Amino acid sequence: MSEKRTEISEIGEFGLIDHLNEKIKIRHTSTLKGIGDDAAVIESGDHVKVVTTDLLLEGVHFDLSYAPLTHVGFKAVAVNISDVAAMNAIPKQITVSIALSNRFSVEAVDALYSGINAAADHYGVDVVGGDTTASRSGLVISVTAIGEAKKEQIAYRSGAKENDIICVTGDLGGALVGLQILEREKQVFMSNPDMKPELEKYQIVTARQLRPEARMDIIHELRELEVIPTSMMDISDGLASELFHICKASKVGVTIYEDKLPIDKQTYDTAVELGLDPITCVLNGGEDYELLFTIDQKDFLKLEKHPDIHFIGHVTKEEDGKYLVTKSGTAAQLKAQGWKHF
Ligand SMILES: Nc1ncnc2c1ncn2[C@@H]1O[C@H](COP(=O)(O)OP(=O)(O)O)[C@@H](O)[C@H]1O
Ligand SMILES: Cc1ncc(C[n+]2csc(CCOP(=O)(O)OP(=O)(O)O)c2C)c(N)n1
Ligand SMILES: [Mg+2]
Repeated sequence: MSEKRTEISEIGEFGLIDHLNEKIKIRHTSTLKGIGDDAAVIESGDHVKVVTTDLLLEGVHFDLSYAPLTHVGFKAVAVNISDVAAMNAIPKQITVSIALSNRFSVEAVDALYSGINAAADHYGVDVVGGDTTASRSGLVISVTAIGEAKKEQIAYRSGAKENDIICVTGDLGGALVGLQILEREKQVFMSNPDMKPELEKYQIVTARQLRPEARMDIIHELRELEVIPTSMMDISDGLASELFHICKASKVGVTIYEDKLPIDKQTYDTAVELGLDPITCVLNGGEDYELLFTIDQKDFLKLEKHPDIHFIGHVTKEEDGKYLVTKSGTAAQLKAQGWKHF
């Protein structure tokens, strides 16, 4: 009899994490939150620490034929800072681990670290350690970020409640559209190396892909305005997929409105040029690293005039489901079709 074999694709990334979590036991009361949010939350004196880690692999997260090493270094840090921001915490330290194949020189590692150090400077964090090994399959970077907050400031995915307002920062879909442009220009270059890539027209979207920004500016502004989101997460896999996580963790439903979804003009125009539906890019494009959060209605007036926070819908009862109200006024069931690793 052969042993049972289950393909990871049968349960997917989140199914696999849930499966692993079933056998993980929490031993310390200082572990306030383990697996299941943007970062773990650990009690530490009169504050809490948040800890998060994200891995970037050559070929999966970046392609060195168009991503400069310095941008890859910056992005590896920024995506982790984004998870600290998503907890409503302030980042303080990072560790950086790298695996290098013999393709990489000291100068190449210097280029990678110029981006890492620029990000550490930009976000005000100390690089306090890491690990270095050989790799048989290109470049791997793993960053862990540690942040701090007061216990009552932490915003979990699980705190959204009926009638809360759903907010999104910045604009969405740019990173996906930027990736499509970079891939298109790579194909053109591979079929004819004399062709120069035409990228000037697409600077906003390619920058969204290559050098994303974590929205720490918004976290500082929310503190100044004394607003603590009832729930929050960052958008790494796509808005629709992240809304599903908030709904699951908070046991709520959502209604969002197509005409409220934020999209940049260059993202819109480029999506159309590529034959993509701009709204699908906004809902399912990954790697925007904007913040998705919910606020109590009493806080709306404090944020109403903010130029970079968009109110896209409201929280409903779990049994009311997850809906997108289209421009024509029809309610369509929201589908989570974000980035899939498996
Ligand atoms: N292999 C793993 N073992 C333990 N926990 C994991 C593993 N992979 C992911 N997690 C945890 O699962 C949760 C969701 O992870 P992920 O979807 O990657 O979050 P994010 O998009 O915020 O990085 C997080 O709490 C993360 O720490
Ligand atoms: C070469 C290349 N292929 C594909 C992508 C697109 N991509 C890779 S990972 C990802 C989703 C986010 O990464 P993940 O590891 O799931 O981050 P997390 O959700 O854990 O923060 C996307 C959209 C890319 N950026 N570069
Ligand atoms: Mg992750």
